[in-house]
Amino acid sequence: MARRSFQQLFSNTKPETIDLVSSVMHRFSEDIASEFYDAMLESKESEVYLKHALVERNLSVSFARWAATLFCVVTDFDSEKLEQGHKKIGQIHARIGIPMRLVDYGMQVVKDFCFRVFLEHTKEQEKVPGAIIYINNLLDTALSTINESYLEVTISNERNSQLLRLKMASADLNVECERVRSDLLVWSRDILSHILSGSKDSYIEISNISQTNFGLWFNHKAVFYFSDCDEFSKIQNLLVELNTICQNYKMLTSGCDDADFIDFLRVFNSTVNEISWLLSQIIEKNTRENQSKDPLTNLLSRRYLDGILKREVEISIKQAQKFAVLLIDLDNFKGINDSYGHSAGDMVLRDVAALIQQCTRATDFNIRYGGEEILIVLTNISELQVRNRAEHIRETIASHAFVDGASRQISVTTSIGVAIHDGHPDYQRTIDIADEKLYAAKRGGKNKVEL
Ligand SMILES: Nc1nc2c(ncn2[C@@H]2O[C@H](COP(=O)(O)OP(=O)(O)OP(=O)(O)O)[C@@H](O)[C@H]2O)c(=O)[nH]1
Repeated sequence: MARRSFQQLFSNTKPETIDLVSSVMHRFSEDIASEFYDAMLESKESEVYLKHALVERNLSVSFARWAATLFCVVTDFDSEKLEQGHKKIGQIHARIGIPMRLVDYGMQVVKDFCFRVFLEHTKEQEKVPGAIIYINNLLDTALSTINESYLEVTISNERNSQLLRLKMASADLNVECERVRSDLLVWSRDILSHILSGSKDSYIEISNISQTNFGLWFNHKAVFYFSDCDEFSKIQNLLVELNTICQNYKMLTSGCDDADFIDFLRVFNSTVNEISWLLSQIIEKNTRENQSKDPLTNLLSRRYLDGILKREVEISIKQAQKFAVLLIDLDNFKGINDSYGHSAGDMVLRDVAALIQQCTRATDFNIRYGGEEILIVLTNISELQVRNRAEHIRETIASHAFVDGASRQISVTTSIGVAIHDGHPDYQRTIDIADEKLYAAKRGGKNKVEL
């Protein structure tokens, strides 16, 4: 069933009920915030999200603002804004990783408090039932809007982290495929040497491909990984053929002449080679489909940013290590595209990315953030080191000789906005600060670092 929207709630509620609730509740927004935090801070589970002084200060102000906005509905109230505001809250909760049950509990506290306050302060007793139902529905709509967007973000992040896990597994999978491919080739060599040595008994033992490492792997494991790709069913058919070829040869062995042997050799070899080639196609496909890198710059793709920064925030809170975000934007890049062409622009982006890789440590993350924007996460770093590193990157790029296909020199500079994580559980704050600094660097004349 679809969630009730604020718009539906307001149009299905008598205006006088909305007015009555607003007139009573608007005075209590700060009390609602205190009641909420008092209850939440008592809970051990919420401590980790709320103990930071910055969060406490910011949150109680914005919580009171939230309550005031929710209850102060005016006639031309913009319910769409309310809808968007609650979705944003859900997104922030998902980014911070606040468990949904904690939010549900918090809303229950708010609800109980609001009912009590309303009953104590209203004089219009006959309107109480309608008003209580409205308060209940209003808070339920707020909660379901928050939870819906929370789930949207969480599911999409989960999908990406599953992808990342798959990708990690995919590297192992390729190694595994290569291993069984070489098992197949070793097996085919053994078959031929047995035939040539005339040892019939052992030929019977080893000639069944389905009992080899390769055959067992294919039937038990490959079916899970690749059964949806064309190559899989082709290999399946070829394995049946290969078995028949080996069986036929076995029957022939007593009266086998050279022509039969050569014929067998030809078909046997080409079938084994075909299987081996199909397997390499599968490996290539698997590698291509699971690329975690941006194809142009070879930097990490942006979809991993959430997972990386969540982990960094966790480390920073638990181990008191600071991390920094550098937002790097190429200056006047449109001009470079216009003057030297798009492929020269691509080349510049690629070279800038390569220079950045050289200027950062193996423990840092270099991510293609947007078209001509690169985001770097510098892990475990002090303020002085961050400034030096950012300056080093800026200078390295500014002094590099970029040359296009027609040997024309291209002057390239970058502006860099830097933010050091301040302990806030929502990493988006750090990105937003880096973004503000980046714009300050642009406004300040470009080719600059702002921290
Ligand atoms: N060649 C190339 N160009 C890109 C790519 N991604 C984005 N761009 C271009 O980057 C340009 C960015 O232009 P603007 O946002 O105006 O910024 P700018 O010219 O760098 O100006 P400032 O940021 O103010 O210094 C646009 O023209 C985009 O088309 C890419 O992958 N390759």
